[in-house]
Amino acid sequence: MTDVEHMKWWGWGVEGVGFHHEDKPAFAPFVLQAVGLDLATAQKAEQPDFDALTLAASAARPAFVAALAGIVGEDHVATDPLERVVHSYGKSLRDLVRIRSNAIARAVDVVVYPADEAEVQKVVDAAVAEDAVIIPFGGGSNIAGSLEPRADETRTVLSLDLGRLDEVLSIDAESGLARIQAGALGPHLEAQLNAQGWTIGHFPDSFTHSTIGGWAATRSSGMQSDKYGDIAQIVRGLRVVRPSRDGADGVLVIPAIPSASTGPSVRDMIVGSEGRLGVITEVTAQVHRVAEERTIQAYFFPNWSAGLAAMQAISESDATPIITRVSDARETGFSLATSKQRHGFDAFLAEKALPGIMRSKGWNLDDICLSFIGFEGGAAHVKRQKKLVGAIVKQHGGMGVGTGPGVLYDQKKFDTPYLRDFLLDRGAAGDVSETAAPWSKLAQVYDATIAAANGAYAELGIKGWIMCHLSHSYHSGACLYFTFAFVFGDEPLREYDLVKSAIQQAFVDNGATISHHHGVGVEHSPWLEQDISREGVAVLRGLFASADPGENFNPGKILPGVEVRVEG
Ligand SMILES: Cc1cc2nc3c(=O)[nH]c(=O)nc-3n(C[C@H](O)[C@H](O)[C@H](O)COP(=O)(O)OP(=O)(O)OC[C@H]3O[C@@H](n4cnc5c(N)ncnc54)[C@H](O)[C@@H]3O)c2cc1C
Repeated sequence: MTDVEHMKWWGWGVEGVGFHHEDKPAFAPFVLQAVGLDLATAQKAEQPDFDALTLAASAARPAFVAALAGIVGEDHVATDPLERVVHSYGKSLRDLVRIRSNAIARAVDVVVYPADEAEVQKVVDAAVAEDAVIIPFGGGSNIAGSLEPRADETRTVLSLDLGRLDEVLSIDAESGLARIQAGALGPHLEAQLNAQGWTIGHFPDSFTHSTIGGWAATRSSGMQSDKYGDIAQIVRGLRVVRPSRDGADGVLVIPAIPSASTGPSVRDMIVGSEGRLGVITEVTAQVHRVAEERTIQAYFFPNWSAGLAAMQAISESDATPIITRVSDARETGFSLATSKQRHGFDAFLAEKALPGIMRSKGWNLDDICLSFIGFEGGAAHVKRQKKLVGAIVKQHGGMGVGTGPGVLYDQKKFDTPYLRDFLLDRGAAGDVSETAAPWSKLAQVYDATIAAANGAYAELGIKGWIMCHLSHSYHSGACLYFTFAFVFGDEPLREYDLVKSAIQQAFVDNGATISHHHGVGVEHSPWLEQDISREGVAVLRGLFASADPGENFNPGKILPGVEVRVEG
């Protein structure tokens, strides 16, 4: 069998790794207060039993499977239940709830692992000749429902896993451009770049289990985007396999030019296309020399509006941090509650000295907001940046607390996703919705979104939680990232839909986008028209219809029309 590894079928990450709270004494009281879940008595669900899943037989014709095996080799074609299930979903809360409750509407029929672009071309051509559906698969980490086949799909559905295309092919050191195969997972490609002194500078929270092809296909953004850019800026060149035509291969090539005036950008059409325009096999990415120094400083602000104003002032200043992030008071409370037990002087500082200083400044400790600002570069550059930012923080009433919390943030940044499985195991939802808006609208978007979520909780008659941070700053605005949680009642997905829909609607009603970096898939498509206008959707519809007249490439994604929400 192929040696491409995947996340566990029922949750995030790898088997045997999970979130634990026993060493975090403030966590259980926090959860009790936030959503009314008592971790001391909550029953932990058993790990779901794969054999109990009901899965329709693969609809792939044996002759088609044999033809695919003829292209990629028998070891690299799979129709077994585990492979089919793993490739049929991403990791949205809806995906995890359904898979844990044996609600698989339509699984893919066959999974194929080509070794190189030539094999991808042959698989695509064979699939189009079969009138099959092709769904490219990267790491399977998306949370927008971008991978699942349409429930009513009658054609054979093929998942094209890019996992064997995982090499950094070459680096143009003069230009800082690296040719990277689309299926390379974050850690693997970063290790290959680091070995030659380079970094991609793109670190989404899902970094460990997502691929560069998936990042490009979903218009991803990483936590260091303030300096290195979103994936849309990082992707310079592309190779995309489409069906062969007129006896020639169907490879769409976008050369890695820094900027070009060649009509509407085809590169930008591919970036964010979620598999609808073809299979990305290679990305030429802008890469950077690994910085001499890296530091993440922590600051506190007396309240959210001071934190927001400071982030805006930093974005307008000469400072060029890699990360600007500030949590609202609730998320600050959450971060403090997930800190490990402190001892000795450390405990004195965190629990007595620091709160004492804040009180002496007249701060209300329930309002304080934690901020992380990161710097990279040569020593003199980092020193100057810290000074510039330090002055802005001070002007906005904030205070620096050194690098200690920043070091912890850096260490645990990829662990947070495991918390969602921990909550699901105990009958509770934990999920996210993120958006972006101009600076002038951010406070309004924030207030309206919190009110919308609380309104949904009131309608459900439950105690729910919502918290937020600002991250990914731009000249004209920033991203707001909301995390919400509540204990499920009798109808988990209906309850989830009510809360999630209220949040998404608040975004568009207040001049914000339906997604800054999670893509559209089927989860966000109901709001696309309200976001990019009816004519914007018409242009997209025309693009997909002409580029893929047979609807072979991941049909149903991005455009409104495929309803996944449970009407309640
Ligand atoms: C806990 C958690 C945290 C997350 N944090 C972030 C974050 O910080 N930033 C962020 O941007 N996203 C984040 N995400 C979302 C997700 O990781 C991204 O959408 C990611 O870019 C998906 O990459 P992937 O390789 O897993 O793609 P997949 O999930 O496998 O696929 C996503 C979509 O892209 C298409 N696709 C994949 N590869 C290709 C290809 N080679 N050619 C054409 N189409 C392709 C698929 O068909 C599908 O439509 C998070 C998700 C989770 C669950």
